Amino acid sequence: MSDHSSVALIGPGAIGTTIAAALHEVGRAPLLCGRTAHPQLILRHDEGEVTVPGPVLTDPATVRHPFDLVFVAVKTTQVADCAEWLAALCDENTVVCALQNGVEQKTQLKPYVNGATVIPSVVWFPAQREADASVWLRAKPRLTLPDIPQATRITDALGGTRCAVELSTDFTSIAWRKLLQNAVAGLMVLANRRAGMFSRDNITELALAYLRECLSVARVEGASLSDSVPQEIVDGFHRAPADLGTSILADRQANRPLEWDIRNGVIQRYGQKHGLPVPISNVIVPLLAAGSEGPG
Ligand SMILES: NC(=O)C1=CN([C@@H]2O[C@H](COP(=O)(O)OP(=O)(O)OC[C@H]3O[C@@H](n4cnc5c(N)ncnc54)[C@H](OP(=O)(O)O)[C@@H]3O)[C@@H](O)[C@H]2O)C=CC1
Ligand SMILES: CC(C)(CO)C(=O)C(=O)O
Repeated sequence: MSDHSSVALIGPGAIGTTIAAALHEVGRAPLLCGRTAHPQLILRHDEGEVTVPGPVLTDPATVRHPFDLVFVAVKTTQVADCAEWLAALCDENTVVCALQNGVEQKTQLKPYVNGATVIPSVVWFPAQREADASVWLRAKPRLTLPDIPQATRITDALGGTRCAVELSTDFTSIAWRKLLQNAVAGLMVLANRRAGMFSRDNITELALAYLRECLSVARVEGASLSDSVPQEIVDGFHRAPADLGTSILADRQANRPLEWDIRNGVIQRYGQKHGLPVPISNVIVPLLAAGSEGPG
């Protein structure tokens, strides 16, 4: 990346702080754009901690020019609220890297980015915001990006950082595989439990049945995923620390809106569009939506 490339990050939460810290450690600290002002960001990891000097800016009017690369790490439920940041930071020469779950980031961000190129990513690592606003990084940071020429701006920025980046020529399949993992993690919200709950035999059975439903939707949407994927995902939860949560559970426990639509609703929506039976989604999705917002 040229020394003059400018990098901004919107949403310095669990994932945003991890990426900001990775960039800061190699002298490429991004402009920090947030909702809540913080003097600095703190990332705790297995070997220690990284402090990213602030401030976290909270007024989009302070941005004077578009940036070359903009990481977006707000929840997908918060994209519309970032419209002013995106308008100020993006033009048609900008690359926007969505550090968000789901398979719909391009569609969701496009209306806000002034013709910039939106590149989705698969974010593989768990990170938790702690009560003191520091972030606990619980695995080695790793992203997958589509193998397209514009992704170079992202791989250059993150090259040599603690965040590994892989490129995939079949990004659709990778993104859907991650979506399946996120969809079944939604069961943690309904049980109000962390990964340890998957050690119950009946939860394993429910998870496998739901994952098979998700897999059939993924395949008609163009993902090339084998029959063994549901078992592999459940095995992953069996191996995970019993206290490992998921970002949607953290949101539920903090009484924040949930990303239920992009993680679970999407399976139901696409399944119905293709005329596929989605009986488990038809139970899970209304419950997650009701847990997110509305009366009661
Ligand atoms: N956490 C994880 O382990 C993983 C998360 N993901 C995905 O990554 C994405 C980000 O998740 P995560 O990091 O957990 O989310 P967080 O809630 O931890 O962080 C979101 C950040 O965005 C900020 N924000 C909210 N609204 C605005 C706004 N209008 N303008 C600027 N900043 C704003 C929040 O500020 P405030 O401090 O005020 O809330 C917060 O700093 C999600 O799509 C999630 O599904 C993917 C893989 C793993
Ligand atoms: C932890 C992880 C990687 C898998 O569920 C995730 O995507 C999340 O918490 O949102």
